[in-house]
Amino acid sequence: MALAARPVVLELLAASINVARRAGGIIRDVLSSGELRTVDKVRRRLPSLPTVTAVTAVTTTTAAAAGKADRRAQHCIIESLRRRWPALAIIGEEGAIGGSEHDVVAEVLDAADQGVIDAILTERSGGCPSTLQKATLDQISVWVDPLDGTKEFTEGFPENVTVLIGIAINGTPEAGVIHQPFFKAANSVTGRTIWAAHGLGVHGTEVKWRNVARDGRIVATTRSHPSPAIERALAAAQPASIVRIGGAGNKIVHILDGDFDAYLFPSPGTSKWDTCAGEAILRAAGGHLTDQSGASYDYSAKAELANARGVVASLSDHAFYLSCTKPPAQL
Ligand SMILES: Nc1ncnc2c1ncn2[C@@H]1O[C@H](COP(=O)(O)O)[C@@H](OP(=O)(O)O)[C@H]1O
Ligand SMILES: [Mg+2]
Ligand SMILES: [Mg+2]
Ligand SMILES: [Mg+2]
Repeated sequence: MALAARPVVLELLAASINVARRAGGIIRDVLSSGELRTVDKVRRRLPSLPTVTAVTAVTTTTAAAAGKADRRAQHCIIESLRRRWPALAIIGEEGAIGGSEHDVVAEVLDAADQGVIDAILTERSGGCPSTLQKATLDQISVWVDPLDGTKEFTEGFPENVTVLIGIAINGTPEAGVIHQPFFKAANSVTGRTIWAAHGLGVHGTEVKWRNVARDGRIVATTRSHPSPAIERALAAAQPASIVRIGGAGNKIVHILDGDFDAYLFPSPGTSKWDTCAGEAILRAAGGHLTDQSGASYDYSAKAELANARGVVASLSDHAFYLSCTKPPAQL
C-alpha cells in the first residue's frame, strides 16, 4: 500500500540503498578489470577466531584503480541523487568530480526498496517517527564515502571495503546505508546492504550483542593508521583480543554482526563521510558513535569535515570505552 505522501527522508533512504548497491557493482567491476597483482601469501587474523590466523594469497590492485573506483562510485551516487533532488546538500569524499553518464542511475527510486520501507512503516505502531516525517530537504545533509577502506582495497583485503551514505537531519545522523560490495553471503550472492533509520530499526543484518562477561572484550581499530594514543587506549581496555582491520564502515558492520565490541580510534584522521552512516545505524541499534570525550559530532552541511577528536563506537558499555581513551594522568 503506497503511503499518501512518503516523507522525503525515507524516499532518499530508499534511493540511497539503490545507488549504494549500484556503486558497489562499479567497484567490483573496477577491481576485476583493474591491474591485479597476486602478492605472496599473507597471514591474517580472522575476526571471528581471534587466535587463529589464516594464510591466504591476496590479490592487490593499483592506487590508480582505487582512485578510478572511488571517482566512478561517487559520481554514480551523487549525480543520481542530485538528479532527483537538485537542492539536496550532498558532501562526498572525492570532492566535485565529473563522470560518465553510464554510471548515473536514471531511476533512483527502486520500487522494491521503497516497498520494504513502506511495509515497515505500515507495520509500525504509531506510523512514521516524527523526526523522519517532519524533515524537510533544507534540513537534510548527505555524507558520501564512495569507497571506504581504500588502502585495503589496494592491498588485497577488498572485504574491508564499504560504500557509505549517511543522512543527517539538522546535523544528527538519522538514517544510513553501509553497502559491502565484496561480502559473500551463504547463498554465495556477492554484496550485502545494511541500512537503518531513526525508529525503524536495522535491516540487512541481525544485530548481535556479544557476551563480554563470558567471552571477554574484543576491540577493533585501524589496520593502516596507527598512533601511540590508539595503542594506549587498546591497552587500557584490557581486551581478550584486538582486531586491526580497514575501513570505518567495515568496523561498524563487524560490531553489528557481533564480531567485536568496540571500535577505538582516539586519533584525528577520519572525516564526517567515514562515520555519518555508521553512526545513524549504530544509534538505530541502540549503540553510540561519538568523539573520544563522548560528544556527538555535527553533520550539518557546513560542519567541519574532519572528526578531529577521534572516534569511539560501541553497541554497549560506551562509557567504559571512552574512559580507555583518557590521556595518561599528567605525571
Ligand atoms: N591518519 C589518517 N590519514 C588519512 N586518512 C585516514 C587517517 N586515519 C583514518 N583515515 C581514513 O579513515 C577511514 C578509516 O580508516 P582505517 O581504515 O584506517 O580505519 C579511511 O577512509 P578511506 O579509505 O575512505 O580513505 C581512512 O583513509
Ligand atoms: Mg573513508
Ligand atoms: Mg573513501
Ligand atoms: Mg580517503
